[in-house]
Amino acid sequence: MSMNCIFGFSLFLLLLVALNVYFFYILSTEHKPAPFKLPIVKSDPIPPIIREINEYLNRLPSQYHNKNSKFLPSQRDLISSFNSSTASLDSVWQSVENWADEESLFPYKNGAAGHILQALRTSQIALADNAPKGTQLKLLFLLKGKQKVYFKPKRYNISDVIRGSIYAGYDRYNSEVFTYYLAMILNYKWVAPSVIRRIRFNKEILSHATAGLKKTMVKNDKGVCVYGKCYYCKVNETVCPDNNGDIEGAAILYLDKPFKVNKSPWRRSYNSLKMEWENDNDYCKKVSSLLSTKRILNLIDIAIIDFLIQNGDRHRYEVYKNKIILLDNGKGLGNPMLDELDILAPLYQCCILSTKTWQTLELVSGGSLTETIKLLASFQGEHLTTDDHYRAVERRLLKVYATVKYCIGKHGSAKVFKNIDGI
Ligand SMILES: Nc1ncnc2c1ncn2[C@@H]1O[C@H](COP(=O)(O)OP(=O)(O)OP(=O)(O)O)[C@@H](O)[C@H]1O
Ligand SMILES: [Mn+2]
Repeated sequence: MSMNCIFGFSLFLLLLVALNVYFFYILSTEHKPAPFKLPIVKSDPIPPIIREINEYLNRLPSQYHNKNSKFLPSQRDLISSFNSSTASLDSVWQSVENWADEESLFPYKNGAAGHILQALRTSQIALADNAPKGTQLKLLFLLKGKQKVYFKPKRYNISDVIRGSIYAGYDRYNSEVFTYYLAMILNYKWVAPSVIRRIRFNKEILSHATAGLKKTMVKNDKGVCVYGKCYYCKVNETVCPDNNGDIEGAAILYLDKPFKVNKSPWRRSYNSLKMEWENDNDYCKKVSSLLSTKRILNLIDIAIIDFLIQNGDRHRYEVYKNKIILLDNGKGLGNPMLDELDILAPLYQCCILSTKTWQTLELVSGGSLTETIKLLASFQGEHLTTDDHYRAVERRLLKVYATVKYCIGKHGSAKVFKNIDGI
């Protein structure tokens, strides 16, 4: 082979290698798939504060999972308040009317709580009228003896699960009653007594109905039904008697005294816009510049009760004798699978708690709440809710403990616990 041939062949080989390199380069660049862009999923990340509270929940000491024997004396007192024999109706309503006390909204000691519930449940209805205040259908009864009562009728079966927003659906009558017992057990005595009552529709309501109430009744295939008078009341959203001709609901003692109504600083927007408290974890500073520590501690006590029942609809609060009174507790017990932690925002944003409240919370651990609510309700023959809801309340109680532990971890007990008289 001549030198020319060898040179030519080498050139050819070189060209071949160069072409190969070029093709490999092309393959590895031009045909490389474009980087995969993740779709933008609109979901709220778990806020760090909630993640931290969950860590405390996982490390909660065993005492919070177990019963506390120190609760027994309080449980005994509750039993003697609620397990009482019949009293004369006149004396019950008189004690209610004359009640002027700085310790509780209504009498409860020595059987008084049981007497009031029984009177609420059994007193004859003298007059039935619409109660037009508010968004939900409810009636106002005047009982024999002149006692006024709110009646929130049953809209769901107790096993129905309410989905959607935290404030979705109609009021739950059993939530009103459940909250009364819960608050009393948690030593929150500024609550209106409430009991489940079955009423014969024709005999007890229709025959004592005002002309105004009769105007909000319609006859349909289920007989005479009520649609009532309220902001959301609609002719086609009626409450009808059941197959026995009864209507069931919560009979709630009416507080016929002047009280003040305030907007809650932690109220929701009821639309897709976020409220200031939802965006600003320093929001409590702002509230502290407007409200006293005592009022904030009071709002925190209410938030704990609301969290346990999952009432996310406390848009306003009523104040009587400088204390928040628990009225309108019908938006609890909606979904036992849900623990909307932001109902506890007043607690985890302010990180303060009344010492008394903490001491009571520590007493009711490990199932005592469930046990005591069931027991007290049994004195009126009530079956208030499903075991799923009871389990949910106990689970949420653990989250309340964890939130307090989170606050202690962040600020120390001395800053968290407050001793202020009169709450
Ligand atoms: N037990 C009670 N005694 C006296 N007033 C009460 C009682 N419960 C509620 N109220 C008052 O009656 C009004 C309506 O009651 P409630 O809040 O239970 O109704 P609602 O239909 O749930 O209203 P909203 O939809 O605004 O929450 C409120 O202004 C409240 O202050
Ligand atoms: Mn309401």
